[in-house]
Amino acid sequence: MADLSIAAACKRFGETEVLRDVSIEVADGEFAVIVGPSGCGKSTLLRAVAGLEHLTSGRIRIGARDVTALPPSQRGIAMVFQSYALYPHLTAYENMAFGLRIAKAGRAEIDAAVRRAAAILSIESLLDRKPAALSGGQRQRVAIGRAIVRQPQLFLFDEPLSNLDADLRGRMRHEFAALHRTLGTTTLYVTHDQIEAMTLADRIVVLRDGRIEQAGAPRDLYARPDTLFVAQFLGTPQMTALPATMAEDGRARLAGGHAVALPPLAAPPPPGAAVTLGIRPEDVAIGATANALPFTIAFAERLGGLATLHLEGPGGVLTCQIRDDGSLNEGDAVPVTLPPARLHLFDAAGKRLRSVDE
Ligand SMILES: Nc1ncnc2c1ncn2[C@@H]1O[C@H](COP(=O)(O)OP(=O)(O)OP(=O)(O)O)[C@@H](O)[C@H]1O
Repeated sequence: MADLSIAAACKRFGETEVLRDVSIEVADGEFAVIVGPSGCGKSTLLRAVAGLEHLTSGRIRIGARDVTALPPSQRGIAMVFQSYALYPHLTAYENMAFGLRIAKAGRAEIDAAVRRAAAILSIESLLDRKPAALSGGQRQRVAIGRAIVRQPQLFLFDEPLSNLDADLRGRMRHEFAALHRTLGTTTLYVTHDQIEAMTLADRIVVLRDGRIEQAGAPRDLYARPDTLFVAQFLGTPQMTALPATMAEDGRARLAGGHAVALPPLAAPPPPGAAVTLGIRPEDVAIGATANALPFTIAFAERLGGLATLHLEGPGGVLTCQIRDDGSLNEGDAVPVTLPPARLHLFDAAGKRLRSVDE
């Protein structure tokens, strides 16, 4: 096993800058997830670490070795692709054994490695089947098995679950977490799915337009997003963003003139400055208080025990999540309080305005 260091990585395709000064350190044994919208450069970054793309500038180190100029086969990595990339004419066993055969490993060594990986992934009974006779989830397991048998220093995963249906995705997520606990191999995992990022990562790197927007532990990014982009990218339902203006008295005014008390800010913007109030669905308080805002239920999504309410009122549409006892219905007026301690404040450029206790 080994740590991974990506230093000042830049990648251009012609005139297009796809990676801009990306630096990431992944500690030995860590599970790092790169997340971001389509086209932000995630796959390019992963492919550069694998050696399938060459960086325009920057360095990549795996363990003690600078691998920037090395071909994929000499980097000590194993990659699992979204498409699985299994050989259709080979059985699951042969697919998993392929890399070791190429590396001229002995028959007994190959057999032990394949059977060990098959046992970890519970696919012992599928080893004689060709990919066409396997389900999507089973193919995915074989692709992961092929990565495991090589005992790499670093696992690279490129959207490995995106071809699976929602139910299987959920189960495979658990399996990834369990696999990482079992093997402890340093992992770089790319996804556009923020739930995968939140549930799997020791550390999340949010990529936007080829730049790192923010990196940190999932909980920290969720609790203290540096930007409105990160705030709205992580978490479902999405954080609500209400446009507002700073008032003379230090509160913020929503459209219609309703005032909202703010947490004490380290550097409050001047009166008249445009700000955005962010609030997570689980932090909205419903019920009459002195400072309650008048909202109306525009749409209720009932999920069983929980309901997601989309409320219309001052400043726009607010999403909140409640335990559903059936008492709130579309068209009902609901007083809403935005607890100051739960508010996230962003300036006009979308940067977080820190409160004094951060
Ligand atoms: N070989 C290439 N030549 C030119 N442009 C490329 C090439 N490969 C990727 N790009 C461009 O680089 C940008 C980043 O692509 P990349 O595949 O890394 O994004 P991504 O974040 O993985 O997106 P997705 O989630 O959709 O897979 C895109 O605008 C893409 O069109």
